[in-house]
Order: sequence, then structure tokens, then C-alpha cells
Amino acid sequence: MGFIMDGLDAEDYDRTYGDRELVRRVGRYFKPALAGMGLVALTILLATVMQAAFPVLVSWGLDRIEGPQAGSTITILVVSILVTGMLAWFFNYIRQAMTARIVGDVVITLRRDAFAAVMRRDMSFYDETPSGKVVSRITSDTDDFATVVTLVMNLLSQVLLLVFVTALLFQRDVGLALLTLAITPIIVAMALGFRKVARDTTRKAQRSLSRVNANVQEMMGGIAVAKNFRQEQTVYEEFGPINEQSYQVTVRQGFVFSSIFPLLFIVAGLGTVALVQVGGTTVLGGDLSAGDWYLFLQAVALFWFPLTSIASFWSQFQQGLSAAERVFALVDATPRVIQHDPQPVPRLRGEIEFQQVVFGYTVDQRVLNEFNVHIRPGETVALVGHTGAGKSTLGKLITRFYEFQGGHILIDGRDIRSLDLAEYRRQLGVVPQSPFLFSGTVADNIRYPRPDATDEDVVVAARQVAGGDWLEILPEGLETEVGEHGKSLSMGQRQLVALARVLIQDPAIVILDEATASVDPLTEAQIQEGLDVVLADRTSIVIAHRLSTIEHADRIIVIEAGRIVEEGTHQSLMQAGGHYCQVYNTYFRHQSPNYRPGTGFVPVLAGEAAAD
Ligand SMILES: Nc1ncnc2c1ncn2[C@@H]1O[C@H](COP(=O)(O)OP(=O)(O)OP(=O)(O)O)[C@@H](O)[C@H]1O
Repeated sequence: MGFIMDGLDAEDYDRTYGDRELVRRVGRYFKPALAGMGLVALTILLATVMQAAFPVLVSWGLDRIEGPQAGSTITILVVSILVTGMLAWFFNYIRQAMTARIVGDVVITLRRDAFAAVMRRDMSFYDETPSGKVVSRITSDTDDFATVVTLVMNLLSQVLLLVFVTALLFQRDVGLALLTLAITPIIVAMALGFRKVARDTTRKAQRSLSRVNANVQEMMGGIAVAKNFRQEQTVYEEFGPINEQSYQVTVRQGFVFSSIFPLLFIVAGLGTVALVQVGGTTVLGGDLSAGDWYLFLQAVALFWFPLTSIASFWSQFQQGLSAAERVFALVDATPRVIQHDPQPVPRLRGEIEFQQVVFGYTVDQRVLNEFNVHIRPGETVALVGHTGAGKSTLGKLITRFYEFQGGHILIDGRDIRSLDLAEYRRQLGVVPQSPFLFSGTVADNIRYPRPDATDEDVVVAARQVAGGDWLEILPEGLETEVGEHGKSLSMGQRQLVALARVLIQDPAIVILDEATASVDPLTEAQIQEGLDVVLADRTSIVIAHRLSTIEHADRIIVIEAGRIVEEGTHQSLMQAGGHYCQVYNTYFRHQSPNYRPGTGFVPVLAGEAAAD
């Protein structure tokens, strides 16, 4: 039991909606389709009348089949059954075609909303939510929702049929009609009792499926690493229990759902036996004609069908409702990054100030504790420190990817929470360690931050980076296809594209996470030239991994465990013999042009070292 339910808990943002709220939300999506729904309702009504006409016609015929008018009765019967049958088919066709269109429209809107909601989420959401789970909410859950809508349409038509048949029964024999109705509450009570357990098992089945999705997605993302380390078997073994769980939960759902049918049929069967007995006795007593007897038997059958099918598709109905619930929970998830008072952002000077900033990715972990720093407009600051010190975190807070828990961050003296986020981010240029390129050409990728940039603008930006020499190696220059995630370009070329992309954006602040991967000396020189252009006249925060960058920085800040432990220029810090010298000996010494193995260490003063 424990194993079966492991990992099927709700996501943080999941919530349970009351039935009424859920229906209201669903209803809102159908509002634009009101006219179409009216037409569907009309065709349902007409098709149902045509279907209900069949037993009535046969019953009428049965009472007139004897005697002189038998021949004409048969002709009338054949023609009218043919006509009503064709009309029923026609109205049903219109109903189903219209329903497909309406449902399609609703699903496309819902999917759009879910996608937009995911795009709005801050980065903490992406840290905490496996992408496969989000994929399954946007795709299969919206599909399940579509199924429920189609089912509701069917339900309406069946309920209508039920109403017609009941009216007919009352008109023919009130006693028999009441007897038939007496069994209804039992069936309704059973269906309602089934409701809760159906929704619960369905929710679990959907969660287990999204676990499978998440696992497959992760496997696809990390397949190169898995193959490198020959871990295919481990990956396969991890998939096993997750897949098994999905199987178990789905089988259990099947058992739950299949148990309702036999139960309903037993009750319906017993009811029919009672009705046939009472009805038969009435006919023998001479109170009912043969035609009425036939109509009555048909009506009993017709009566049960909608009731049992309402109860049976309750299961799918539940599936659709919990799918809708999951999609709405995704749409409604509250973002953590909130701009309290978003105001327009004119061209920034680029001054950045952290005042007593407190931040942790999770509640029980502090990465920055009362962190202070002041970066002047146009200054180039290199952040150095051991891995995990908190350098990238500073960049992520400036870009407002994460919400900080205490203190203030000021941009040009304004509270960062009071900036219009879109306008602000347009003035932030971010170059990550391994730049992400979208499928398309090099030119498409350079144009990415400013889609209205002309071809001329793109060429100018590309040529500003290292004089554009790097373009000559590309088979089709700017028109070269970069492949999925830029896989057709070398790591160095991707970085050059990323630099040209920042130039076309022309941001006031640049946050650059320097690549650690080594590139050939020519590309290295080209990147350096590109950097000189990109960083000039802008406030730049560089998470530095290269000696030449820190040597050229206006200020170097050494960070350790989320604190600034030293700052100054390369020269002054080298002389100080403190933390910077330790970092230098570890990361930068070997990058010096005069480097010989085992040489180039700078002395670290004992006092400073002891301070660690
Ligand atoms: N998305 C995240 N969720 C949870 N913890 C994180 C996340 N990103 C970073 N951390 C943690 O925050 C701390 C600081 O990480 P950060 O990435 O800022 O270090 P860094 O100095 O940039 O290191 P590196 O040079 O290796 O990139 C580390 O302990 C890290 O494990």
C-alpha cells in the first residue's frame, strides 16, 4: 500500500475546489460558446424526440395491425420509422459535430491559459516542479477535461430522454410509472456514493501518470550524462517502480470503476422483473392494450439506460473534473515574486544596492544573510569565490527570478519590487554559463531579444563581437541553423552568439556567468574582444572564471558562504595576501601566460588565512 501511494502527494500549488466553484470556472470557459451550445441543446431535443418516437409508433401500429387497415398501417409505420430514424441520425450528427467544435475551442483556451500561467511562474516553481508533471497538466489533463465536456453533452441528451419516457409512462399508466420511479433513488444514491471514491482514485491515477512523464522527461534530458557514466541500467531501474506504480494505481481505478456496473445492473434487473410481473398482470386483467404493454416494456428499458449510463460515466466525469481541478490549480498558483507597485522604468543608470538582504532557496537554508553591496552605475564588478559561495544567487536576485525574504534591493535608488518587471528585464542582459539557443538560425537567435531588429542591426551586432571573424567559420554565416539547443555550434560559438544577442538588446545592466568550459585560444580571444564591447559603459556583474576578466574589473568582490569577505582591485588584493589570494591560487594562477606547473602561487598571510 505504502509503495503504491508513494510520490502521489499533491504539488505545493495543488488545491481542492468545491464542486460549485469548479462548475463556475468550467462555465466561464463555455461563455463564448453560448450560441453554439443553444444549437447543441436544440439538436439534442430534436434527436431525443425522434428516438422516443420509435416505441410510440410501434405501439400505435400494434393496436392497428389487425383488421382492414392493416396494410396501410404497415406502410405508415415503415415510412414514419424510416423518417424519424433518419432525422434522429441527422440531429445527432449536427450535435456531435458542434460539440466537437465547442470542446475544441474550450480546450485550446484552457491550454493557452495553462501555458501562460507556467510562463508567469518564477524560477522557484521550475526548481520545485519536474517538467514532466507540468507537461502532463498542459496536455493530457486538458484532454481529459475535453472528454468530460463531451460526456456532459451526452448526459444531457440522456436525461432528456429520461424525462420524455417518464412523461409517456405517466400518460399510459400512473401506477406502473410510479413503480418504475420508485427504484430511481436507489440508483441515484449508489451513483452519489461512488462519486467520492471515483474522484480520489482518479486523482491518484493522474498523478501517477504525471510521475511517469516526469521520469521520462528527466531521462531524455540527462541521457548523455547517463550514457557517459554507463548508468543506463540505473536509469531503467528507477523507471521500473514508477511505471509499476502507475500500473497498480490504474488497475485499482479499473476495479473501482468496474464494480459499479454489475451493482447497478442487479438493481435495474430486479426492478424490471417487478415491473414485468405487475404490468403483465394488468394486461391479463384487460386494463392495458397489447400496444400499451409493448410501449411499457420499451419504456422500462429506455428508462434504465440513461440512469445506468449516468452512473457509469460518473467515473469519467470525475476524471475530467479532477483534470480540470489540476489545470486550474496550475493556472491559479500564486507567484512568489510579486511586484507590489509596478511603475514604468525609464533608461536605467545601472546603480545596484543590496541592503541587509536575506535569501534562501528553501525555508530551512540561508544563502545570503543580511548581505550588503553597492555597485555604482557603469562599474564592472567581478564576483569570485569557491563553488556554492552564492555568486550566481546574487545575479538571480537582481534578475528577480527569485523572491528574497528580507532587506531591500534598490535599482537606481528605487525598490526593485516597484519596477515594472517586463520593462526592467528588458534592460537586463543575462549571459549564462552555457547559453541556451533556440532552434533556428544564428541570426534568429541574435534577434531574439528584439524581434523588430532589422537584418542590418543583426549584422552590426554580430560584427561588433570580435570583428565578426567568427561568422566566417560558420557554413552559412548568420543563416547557419543552430540545431536543437544550439547543438550544431561549438560551446565557444554559442557564447559568441549570446554576446551578440546582448548587444542587440542594449541593456543597462549585464549579468554574465563566465563559462568554465575551456575553448580554443582563438575563440577565447574572440570572446574576450566581445566581452570588452558588451561590458563597456554598462553596469556589469561578472561571475568570473577567467583571469583576464578579473584583472580588467573595476572591483573584485570575494564571496564566501554568502558573505563578502574581501573587495578591491586585482593589484590591491594581491598585495593584501588575504582570501582573494587563496582563490587566485586555486582558480586563476594557472591561467597566467607565464604559468609553469607548480609555480605562480601568491603568498597568503597567516592572519588572513587563520580568519577562515
Ligand atoms: N535552485 C536552487 N535551489 C536550491 N538551492 C540552490 C539553488 N541554486 C543554488 N542553490 C544553493 O545555494 C548556494 C549558493 O549557490 P550559487 O549557485 O549562488 O553558488 P555559486 O557561488 O554561484 O557557485 P558556482 O560557482 O558553483 O556556480 C549553494 O549552496 C547551492 O547549493
